[in-house]
This record gives sequence, C-alpha cells and structure tokens, in this order.
Amino acid sequence: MDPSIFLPYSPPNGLPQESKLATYMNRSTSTPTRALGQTLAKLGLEDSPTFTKKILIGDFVPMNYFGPPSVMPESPENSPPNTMMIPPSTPQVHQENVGGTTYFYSSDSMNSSAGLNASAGQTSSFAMGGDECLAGGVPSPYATQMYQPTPPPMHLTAKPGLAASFYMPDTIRAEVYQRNEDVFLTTDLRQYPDLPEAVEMYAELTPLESAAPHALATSFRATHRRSAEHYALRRLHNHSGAVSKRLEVWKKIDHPNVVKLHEIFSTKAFNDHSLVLVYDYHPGSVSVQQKYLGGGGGAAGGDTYDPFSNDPDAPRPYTHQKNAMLRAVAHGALLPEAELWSLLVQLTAALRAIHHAGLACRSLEASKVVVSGCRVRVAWAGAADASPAPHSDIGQAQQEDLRALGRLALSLCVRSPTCDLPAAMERVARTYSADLKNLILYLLSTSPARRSVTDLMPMIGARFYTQVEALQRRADVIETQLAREADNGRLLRILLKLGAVNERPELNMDASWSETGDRYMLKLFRDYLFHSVTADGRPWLDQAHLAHCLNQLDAGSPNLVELMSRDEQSVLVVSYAELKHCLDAAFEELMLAAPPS
Ligand SMILES: Nc1ncnc2c1ncn2[C@@H]1O[C@H](COP(=O)(O)OP(=O)(O)OP(=O)(O)O)[C@@H](O)[C@H]1O
Repeated sequence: MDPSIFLPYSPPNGLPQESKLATYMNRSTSTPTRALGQTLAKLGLEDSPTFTKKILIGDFVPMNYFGPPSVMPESPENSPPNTMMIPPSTPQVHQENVGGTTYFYSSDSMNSSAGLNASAGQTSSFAMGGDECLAGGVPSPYATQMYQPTPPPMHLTAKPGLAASFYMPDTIRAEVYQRNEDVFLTTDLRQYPDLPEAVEMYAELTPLESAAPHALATSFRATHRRSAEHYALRRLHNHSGAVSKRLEVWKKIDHPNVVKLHEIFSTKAFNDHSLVLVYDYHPGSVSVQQKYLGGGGGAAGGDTYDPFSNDPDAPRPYTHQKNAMLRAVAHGALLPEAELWSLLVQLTAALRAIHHAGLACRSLEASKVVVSGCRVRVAWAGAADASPAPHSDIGQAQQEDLRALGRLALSLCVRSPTCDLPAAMERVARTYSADLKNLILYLLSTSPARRSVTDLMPMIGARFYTQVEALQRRADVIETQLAREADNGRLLRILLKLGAVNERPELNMDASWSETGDRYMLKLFRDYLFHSVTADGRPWLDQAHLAHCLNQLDAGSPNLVELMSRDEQSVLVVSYAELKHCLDAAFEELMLAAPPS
C-alpha cells in the first residue's frame, strides 16, 4: 500500500511520555489517529478497576456486528482506506481523561458518522453483500466481493451452531479428509524389496494392489520428484517392441470420466524392459469391482444370495416377490436405479469421448473403472493399446466396448461379477424400469448392425437431465462451502501476519520492535481480539466477533475500534484502515529482513 495516502501526523501535546501509546505516537509518522464517533460518550470504562490487567468489553458486547453504513474503500490494495472521510487538513489529536483512562481522538472526527462499531450496538449494516454494500449510496466494488455474511454471535461452546455456520458439512469434510488421507497412506515397503527407489522422474512408489506372482501389469502411486504431484503408474512388465502410436492419441483425451494419461516411457528400473504409463492419481478411488461387486457391503459382499447359483438349495430370484426386491434395495443388496443411471451416464460419456477420438477402450470391465465420490472414471485408459495390434479393427473394438458396457451394467444390476444372461435379464425386468432393461439389451445385442454410442442418448432420455440437475446441486453446495473456506483462508492469512508480528522478541537487533511504533497498535488489537473479558472478568470468546473484526481489518474499514493499553490508563481510538496499514507495514518490514525463500 502506498504510504503517501496517509496524512502526515502531528504529535499531540501533553501525552504522558512514559506511556507506550506516547512511544507509538511519537514514532509513528504514517498513521494518524482520527475519527471518534458520537458513541464515545457511551463508553462505560470509568468503572474499570485500575489494578486489574484486563480489557473490559462490557458495552462492547455487540448487539449486531454490522456497523453503520460507512464509506468503504474502493479497493484495499490501491485506494486510500478512507479518503472520503478524511478532510484535507492535518487532524488535531485531542486527549481526554475519563475516570483515569486517557482517550485520544481527533477534533475532525467528532463529526464523523463512523461509529465505534463494536460498542454502539447499532443495527444498520456494515454490509457484506449485495445492495447492503452501498456506502452513502455509492456501490463499492470491493465491498460487493467481500465476504460471506458474518454469522450471528455464537460462542465457542455452541458446537452445533458453530458447525453449521463456520465449518463445512461433515459429509463434504469426510470426503475431503478421506482423499487427503489416501495420499499419506503408505504400504510396508519391506514387502517389496525389489521396488526401485525412483523410476525416471517418479519416486516414492507405493503399490496400489497386492503383488500377484507372474502379473503382467502392476500399478503404483508415485510422487513426481520436481512437482511433488501424485501420479498413478501402470507398469507393463516385459514390454519389448514398439509402442503403439495410439498412445499419443490417448494422451490427448481430456475428459472428466477418463483418467488422464500423461506420459509413457520405457525403463529398466524394474530389472526388465517395462513400459510405464503415467496417469492422474485420483485419491480415494476404488474400482467398481471393489465397491459394488467385490468385498464390502451389498450383495457382492457375501451377505446375500447369488441369484444365478447352480446350487438347487439357493434361493431363486423368481421366488422373490417385488417387495422382497424393494427390501433388498433398501438394505443395499441391490443398487438403486438412480445410482445405476448415474454410472451409466458417466460411462457412456467416457465412451463417447474415446470413440470420437477414433479409439476403443478394450478394457471396460469392473476392475478398470474407478469411482471416487460420485465420479466414475475409466482407469488405465489406453493401456490395452500399448502394443501395436495391426489386425485390430477399431470399429469392431468399439462395438465390443458397447457390449462390455452392457455386461458391466448387468453385473451391477444383479451385484454379481458373473451371471447367467437370461436369468439376470429376468431379474432386471422385475426389479428395474423398462428403460434400463432396454438399454442393457441394446448394449448386449450381437446384431451385425453397427451401433454408435450416440444412439444411447435417446435411450437415456430424461435421466440425463436428472444427472445434470444432481451435479449442479452438488456444485452449488460445494461452491457455497468453497466461498466460506476462501474466507477462512483469507482470515488465516491475516492471523498468520499478526502472529508473525505480535510479541516478536526482536527484529534487526531491536528488542523493542514489536512493542513500539505500528506494532504496539497491533499488539493492543491482538489483545482486543483475543483477550477481551466480560464485566466479571471471564474470557469472552465469540468467534463471530473475531471473524467480524478480522474482516474489518482485512477490508481496511473506516470503522473505529477502541484499543486499551494493558495498564488501562490509555485508550486509543483507531480505525481498522489504520490497523491494516500498520499490519501491512510491519509485515513488509519482516519480509525485508527475512532471507529470500
Ligand atoms: N488413477 C487412479 N488413481 C487412484 N487410484 C487408482 C487409479 N487407477 C486405479 N486405481 C486403484 O488402484 C487399484 C489397483 O488397480 P488395478 O487396476 O491394478 O487393480 P487390479 O484389479 O489388481 O488389476 P490388475 O490385476 O489388472 O493389475 C484399484 O483399487 C483402483 O481403484
């Protein structure tokens, strides 16, 4: 921020020279004290016992955190914090002693409309969005993009309310944490003594599956040595000979339902001639096989019957009535139809992209489709194409992809990796809609007529809109949470700055650095934020108040705040704009002294 935007400060007369405030005022040449609202008269600090080292908030307990409509800066970065309020003359600082406490304020500010936001309890808005951001009828572009509304006052003990107002819903958080956790999970690498430390630019190889003897391919999570990004590596063992040119086309496929292929290289790091395909790593992914057809809950988890078992004692599907089917859905044995459509819509979208690129998937099976959250992706895309296959007809392979999708859909319907076709179709007919049955029949068709993935669209029909709607709703929820978290990140950055400045034992051999100049003001502000107490001396913890004050600081609001010295002898009335300037200046000083990163 340009320091010239601040008016020069003329030292007041008669400050108690021994006070820290005087030190501050004498040293600071850039930060004027100004603007005290009418509400000063309401201050109820006279009764403060002088012997206690605490900052009373009594009257400061906010009835409403939003101050009166006030002039907002055009932008915190490039505009003066309150040019519209500051008269062009040098402000005169006055002091007044009330009950042993000295207040400092400027004469010009006596007529200021800016109130002591926290103490006044006024009901108008220090607006946080929309039209409320208008200041004196002038819309502030910065104000309109400021923050989520400050939540109503809530105390740190009120957990349920806090969770709703400040933190993201548990479901989203659990999903995020699960993904974060995934990349920290490590396998006991002693089980893999032959694993190289690094392969080309990839290190920290962690097998994604247990090692199978004589496997033709293995998969790893790895970390890029330069970017530290995680990638999924597919190693094709003993791959000698040419690499298909199709892999270059696969690299160009960038689709949300296809795991992206980035790089292909051969290596001898595994003591053979391996070909390694490098893909995006999607933490928390499990294969459709694992999620729906393998271990875990549901029919495939072993707690339900195999409807197509040859065992004559096994329950036959046709003996079950419709309500038994519905019960099975309710207990997770059968997949709800909506979930099936979601999987199918996403997989047809993937096939559409692959086929339009003139490629074929060739490996659309349950173990090669991965799910993370609601997203379904074709994994190891192109790996089946790694070796050139001169005799393969791509059109034929695409027809086979559609049949593979039909088989996968059928397996999901009956929750079994293998099934007898007529019996499975009968079950689909009894359990699911005719549309789903017809789609599967179409996909499984062996008719010589060439079918295209785009033919599937009319069969999916309105279900496509349901999927779009569901995705949009999810996006809405996530965007709302993102907005909150963006605010939290912003507040964290201010706190980090404050933390770096406050109580710093020394800077550039100056042991009093954090106690003098601009930093003294920041120390008092920190006390006001975190160490306020109630009238009877108990800690006053109100997260909404903290968030509100930090927001005002970040915005450089012209609203005023009272900062009391620890000896309670002085009260400094200062605007958030000034505090912001102090913080920026102090932090810049730190940055200059810090070694280059
Ligand atoms: N891009 C990816 N990001 C994250 N995890 C993935 C990715 N691709 C696959 N996985 C996960 O890696 C695990 C192993 O996949 P892989 O295909 O090697 O399994 P597999 O069934 O053992 O197959 P194969 O026997 O052919 O190696 C699966 O749990 C799968 O969910």
